[in-house]
Amino acid sequence: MHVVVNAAMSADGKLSSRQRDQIAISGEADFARVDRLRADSDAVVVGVGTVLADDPHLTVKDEQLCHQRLERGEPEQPARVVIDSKGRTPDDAAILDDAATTYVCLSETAPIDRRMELANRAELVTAGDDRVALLRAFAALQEQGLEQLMVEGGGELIFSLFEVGLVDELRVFVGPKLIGGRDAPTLADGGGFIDEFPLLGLERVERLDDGVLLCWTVDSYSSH
Ligand SMILES: NC(=O)C1=CN([C@@H]2O[C@H](COP(=O)(O)OP(=O)(O)OC[C@H]3O[C@@H](n4cnc5c(N)ncnc54)[C@H](O)[C@@H]3O)[C@@H](O)[C@H]2O)C=CC1
Ligand SMILES: Nc1nc(O)c(N)c(N[C@@H]2O[C@H](COP(=O)(O)O)[C@@H](O)[C@H]2O)n1
Repeated sequence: MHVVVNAAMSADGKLSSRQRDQIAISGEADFARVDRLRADSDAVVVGVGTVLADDPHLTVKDEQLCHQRLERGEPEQPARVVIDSKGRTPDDAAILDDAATTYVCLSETAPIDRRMELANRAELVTAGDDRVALLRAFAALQEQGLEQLMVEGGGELIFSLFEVGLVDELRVFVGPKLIGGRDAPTLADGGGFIDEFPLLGLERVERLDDGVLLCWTVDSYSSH
């Protein structure tokens, strides 16, 4: 399995506003790049915080890219995955429509009524007692043939994926906006690292729209 985390952050490192409203940080060229990355992926993954805040659709928008997927013998759209311990994904969430297969990864604490509703619209994966156990959930996704995963956010999920060592690449678009706010989501929230920090290797820097795309590999974890 290969996991690429992709996100757009403001010049001050925020993913969205303190009200968690979705902010267009990317420009046209970066959104087109994200669409190509989705098209090259077997699945696009988000946390339930992102579903509740943004109601994303997570589909490939460019019809030609969809056509190329079909020509390669792949489903027209990559699968969508939501990491959702308690089954909080709303029944009318865009991610649950029939445009693509959707997997909802739950923990044992997800109430039975939520499981039954979600099972009508998605494939369910259960891993973990309280929160979703990401290593087990991703192993279950791999068993379904999902090898190339793209994670779009948000900050809580991205931190947790780094914490368990699941991230192979990080691609960050840094856009020409300043958002501010100590409680606004950042690229990696969660509890934060205090002694061992993921070390990144810079692979590529590209000027895009009025910002910069940074592509990193995750090399190792080191203490300071
Ligand atoms: N600028 C960008 O590229 C993007 C921005 N966003 C923004 O990020 C914000 C949402 O991010 P967050 O609130 O951090 O939510 P999130 O999308 O990271 O979801 C976190 C939630 O996932 C669930 N979860 C279950 N198991 C988990 C585990 N093992 N580790 C972590 N989470 C687990 C928990 O309910 C947790 O609260 C929104 O404001 C959205 O607009 C989201 C995606 C991309
Ligand atoms: N790459 C990127 N750039 C931005 O400026 C953004 N605001 C986001 N947000 C994320 O994009 C997803 C929306 O997907 P759909 O267009 O609904 O398919 C969602 O995950 C947002 O949080 N991304």
